[in-house]
Parts: sequence; C-alpha cells; structure tokens
Amino acid sequence: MSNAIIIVAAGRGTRAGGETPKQWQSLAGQPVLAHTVAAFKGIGRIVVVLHPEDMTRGIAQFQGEVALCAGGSSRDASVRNALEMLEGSGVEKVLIHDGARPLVSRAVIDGVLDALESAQAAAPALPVSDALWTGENGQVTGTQDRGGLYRAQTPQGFDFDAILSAHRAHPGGSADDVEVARAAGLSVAITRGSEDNLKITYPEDFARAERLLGDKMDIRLGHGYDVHAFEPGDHVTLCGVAVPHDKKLKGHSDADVGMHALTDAIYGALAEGDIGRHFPPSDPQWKGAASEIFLDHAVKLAEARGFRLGNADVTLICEQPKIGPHAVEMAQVLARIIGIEPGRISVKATTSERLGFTGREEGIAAIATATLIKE
Ligand SMILES: Nc1ccn([C@@H]2O[C@H](COP(=O)(O)OP(=O)(O)OP(=O)(O)O)[C@@H](O)[C@H]2O)c(=O)n1
Ligand SMILES: C[C@](O)(CO)[C@H](O)COP(=O)(O)O
Repeated sequence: MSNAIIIVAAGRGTRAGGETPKQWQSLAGQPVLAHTVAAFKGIGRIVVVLHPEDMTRGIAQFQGEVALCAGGSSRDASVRNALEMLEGSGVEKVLIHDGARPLVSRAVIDGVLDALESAQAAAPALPVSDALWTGENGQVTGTQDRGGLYRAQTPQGFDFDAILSAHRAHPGGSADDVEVARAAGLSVAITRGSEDNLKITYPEDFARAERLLGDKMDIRLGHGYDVHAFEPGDHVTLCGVAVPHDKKLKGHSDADVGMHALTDAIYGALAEGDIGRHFPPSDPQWKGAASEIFLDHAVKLAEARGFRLGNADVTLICEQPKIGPHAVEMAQVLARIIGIEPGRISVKATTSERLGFTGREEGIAAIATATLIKE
C-alpha cells in the first residue's frame, strides 16, 4: 500500500501570537513543525504545505527529506493544493495532519492506518467528558447534552481518490477534512485520539506541549565494535565507500567494518542485539551482501519504535589505507542511508601506533556510537 502524509502548516498562527508563526516557534529546541514531521517518518512520503513566504525556511529546515507544497488562504485550500500535487503519483491512502499538532503519537497514527484497512475514511477523536454550557457576556445561558459529541483530532485518513474528489466538489470553508468527506457521502470511522495530541492554538499551549515532551523524551546511547581481517584484494569498502588498497577485508558480507559498527551501535541503543541476530552469517542469502541493507534495517527498526538518529560517530582504526581523503564522502553516504543531514555524522580514523593486529596491518577495527531520540 502506498501512503502519503500531508502536513498542513501554511497558517499564520494569529491566535498563538509571537514574532513567527507557531509552526516555526521553538519547542524543546526544535521548530514545532520539525517535531510534527518526525512523528511521521517511515510511514509514507511526506508533503509539507507551507505559506509561500516560508518556502526558503522550509527548504533549509527539511533539506529535501520531504516534499514542499505552497498553501492556500484557508486550511482546506492548503489541503487541496497538496492533494492535487500528489494526484497521479500512485498514492492509495493519505493521512492529513495539522502541522500544529507536534505531539501526535505512533499509537494514534496506527489507529487511523489500521482502520483504513477496512474503512474509506477514519479519524481520531475523544468523547467530550466535561459538561457543556452555552454562555453569553460571562453568564451561563443554558446546558447542552454532551452525549455523542467528540473532539476531532488529526491525522485524518482517507482513500486518496475519494478525498481528492470530495475536496474538488466542496465549496470550501470546512473545519476539517472529515467535514469535506462527509459532504461527499463518505462514512468516517472514529479511532482513539489522545489528550496529548493537542493542537497548539494559544500562547499557553506551548508550555503544555513542552511539559508533555519532557515527559515523553527518551534518549538512547548505543555502542558498536567490529573487526575484519585482511585478505588479498584490491580495495576495501568502508562506510559505503570503495577505497583502493592492496588488500580487501574478509567477511560473509561486503565486510564494511565501519558500517557494521554503526549498525550495531543502533541495535545496541534499541537493546536489539547485533547484526548477527538479524542477519545470521549462517544464512547464505547475506553472502557478499551490501552492508547498507543492515544499516537500513537498524534505522527502520528505530523509526518503527518512534526514534530518530540524533548523531553518530564512527572511528576506523587502521594504519592503511588512509581514511582522511575519504571521510567526508563516507559521512555523506551514511547520512544518505540513514536519512539525516551529513552534519550529524562523523567519520574519523586513528592508527594504533603500529601496536596490535591493526598496527601489524592484519585487519581493520571500527568503533561507533549513536544516539537515538524519541520526542
Ligand atoms: N491557510 C491555512 C490555514 C491553516 N493551515 C494549517 O492548518 C492547521 C490548523 O489550523 P490552525 O490551528 O487554525 O492554524 P492557523 O490558521 O495558523 O492559526 P490561527 O487561526 O490562529 O491563525 C495548522 O497547522 C495551520 O498551519 C494551513 O495549512 N493553511
Ligand atoms: C482540523 C482540526 O484540527 C480538527 O480538530 C481543526 O478543525 C482545526 O481547526 P482550526 O479552526 O483551523 O484551528
């Protein structure tokens, strides 16, 4: 199934105040919108809808990791622009989410995705639990039955073709996409929302979101170590880069000792064992395999648990070949596989002063550390 996520963030956030629109204001050290985007990594292709004035900022923030689309003058116009942009790209299901809801959890998202297996449309909500009044001039003027009333949240999920047609047929002015879907006759399943999935709307919502983030934040540190021996050959593969050498590294896979150490660091941070547990050397299908497969698996496992890689530091220990001329390219390759900016990856090297097996040029060792962050 091909999923897309539309994150609408083209509003001006007038009720939230501040010098910049709320989606660009800082929450626990990152723009609100960065938290929102991170929550959807690994679920499908992401389209972020921005105000035309914010495009430069969006390009700098997301560095090509999401598609950007210009928004319209209302929320529904912004959604429509993104739906039109995705038309013809093979998307089957689409989740539409407010950029201003940065605390959406994987459980809420999965609830919608699961419901979409059998429903054309599904959205999270919470039953109203407080008494409801009407009021005027600071006085209660009546009470309202709360039975059957829900507070609607996002992401709201739909069959792509159905919601695109519904938006095209709608005159505009809807509060959300469920309203648009219902106007087109779609039935919408209610899934479980969360009190934490607040929409930042007023200035005081920032403090509440910070408090919730503080409670949820989980930072993990992982460590990896690997060694491969030399055998006759003409190059070594290190951190995904083929480096000419008068030997190669011996191993069941491509023997990329640097990428293996980093992969093990990620598995370690997740308490998920090591490469051998996930890709047993006894299994012939991994013979000669590109180590990119292992790193990609570890990164996806982290994402599935709600973590993103904060940074990684890889040290290669060898006398030869010289790593310095290739270190930048190695960091770029690792960053591409992981899906983060190269500035978060360090690749460096040291010799062991001719001591030990690396000093005798019998092989190469690598150590790596990685931090994983869940917000
Ligand atoms: N023309 C618009 C208006 C709103 N939104 C987005 O829709 C979401 C929900 O809207 P709301 O919370 O009302 O945001 P704003 O319109 O920015 O807020 P305000 O009404 O206070 O100005 C937000 O992520 C907002 O950026 C949008 O993409 N395009
Ligand atoms: C889409 C929404 O977040 C569902 O609760 C809500 O309708 C947005 O409302 P707003 O008036 O744009 O804040």
